[in-house]
Amino acid sequence: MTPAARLSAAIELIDTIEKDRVPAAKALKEWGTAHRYAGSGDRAAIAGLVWDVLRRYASSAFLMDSDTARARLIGMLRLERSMDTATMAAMFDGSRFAPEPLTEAEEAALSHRSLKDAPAAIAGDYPEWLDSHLAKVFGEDRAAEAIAMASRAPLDLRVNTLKSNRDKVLKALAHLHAKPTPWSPNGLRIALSADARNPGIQAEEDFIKGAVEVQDEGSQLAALLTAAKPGEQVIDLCAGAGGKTLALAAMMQGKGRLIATDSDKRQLVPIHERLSRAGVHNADVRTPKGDTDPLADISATADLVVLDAPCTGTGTWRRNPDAKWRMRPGALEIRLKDQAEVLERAVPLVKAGGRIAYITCSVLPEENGEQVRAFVAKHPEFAVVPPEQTASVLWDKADEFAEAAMQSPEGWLMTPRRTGTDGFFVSILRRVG
Ligand SMILES: C[S@@+](CC[C@H](N)C(=O)[O-])C[C@H]1O[C@@H](n2cnc3c(N)ncnc32)[C@H](O)[C@@H]1O
Repeated sequence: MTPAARLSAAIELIDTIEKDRVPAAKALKEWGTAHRYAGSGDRAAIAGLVWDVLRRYASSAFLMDSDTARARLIGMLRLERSMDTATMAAMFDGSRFAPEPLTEAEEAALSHRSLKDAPAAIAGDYPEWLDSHLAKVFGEDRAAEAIAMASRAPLDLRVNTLKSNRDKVLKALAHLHAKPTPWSPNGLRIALSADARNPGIQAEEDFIKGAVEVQDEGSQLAALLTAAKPGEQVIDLCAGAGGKTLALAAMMQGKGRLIATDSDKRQLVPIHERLSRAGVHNADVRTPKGDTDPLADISATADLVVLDAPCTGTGTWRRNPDAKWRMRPGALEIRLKDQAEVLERAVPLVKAGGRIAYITCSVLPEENGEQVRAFVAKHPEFAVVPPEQTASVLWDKADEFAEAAMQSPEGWLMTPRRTGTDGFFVSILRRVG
């Protein structure tokens, strides 16, 4: 397919996603099945175009003063890919399979319109109903924060120190141009190009042997900020597929006891294979059976309970731009209840002097600081550990991290704009009574 034909395919797909209200991933898969002649390069390029339009869904329409699929694609090419009008016109030439030539109105919009007067929700490409929520945490910076939350994310990896070290893996992945991440001592980063093609990390020997895992640097830092130590009893209560569990296991260096569970047994399925690949021998995965509590035998013995709480995932919008447009206020209400519930579940497990690490991958204050404030008001036996103390686990990076991340009395908030990571909130609560 020519680059122009890929543009036509992307316009068709955006139209389908809008009109049939189907998730983008499903529409892309169905398009691939119906167009078997398209090669993998074409598919990746078309997917890249569609995802980038979703990143710039509101601002592209504002720029072009039109909300058609075609206008959004043209607006995205300018805003996200900085394409000049002449380059665009060369592809929009009306030839077979290419989109129709640019109209006068389109050329005028590209020349004269800008996002200068756009409201924050449009400039930052987020649903209008979230404006007051984002204003509460970011104030006048909300458009700038949201633009970074809409931008393409790199692929981050965590070196598994149970099996290797960063220098060795860096050498083994030199052909993928992996670079150390700025904060995590075990992080590696691979920049991804616009064609949405992933570099096939799962086929690398180091991945197969468990020396490296895919994990955003924000998630790595969230695990580090829990300060899990060798010899401790650590419970990962919302373990899911085990992203945090694996990082905690490496921090514990195979010493102590790591218990991983989740209320949804299906979420736990991948954890077994991942733990075995990573060479973790001190983890006990507890799959729930019916209504029986898989942690019934544990009473006030945990040094640390990690709550990687269910949340709206606003911090991961850059990895899933479709999700933010599909998010509804009701989803936030449900998550707030779930979070209060997991916090309650942690209480009887923690020993005196032990701690809860409350983590979300959301930037919304209701899920973060407000949730923690409500918890400590109800449970005076817990106190927030001052964030400046918790950052000391980052050693030589602690001061720089404290400058970059947002600090509140309840904890740390990382954001794509500030720390170059997904958005993550981390609060450490110690049992003081
Ligand atoms: C953010 S995800 C966990 C991601 C995982 N820790 C990782 O790093 O890959 C949140 C998890 O919390 C689980 N969950 C929701 N409510 C829960 C509850 N009341 N108790 C335990 N787990 C719960 C969900 O099933 C989901 O797997």
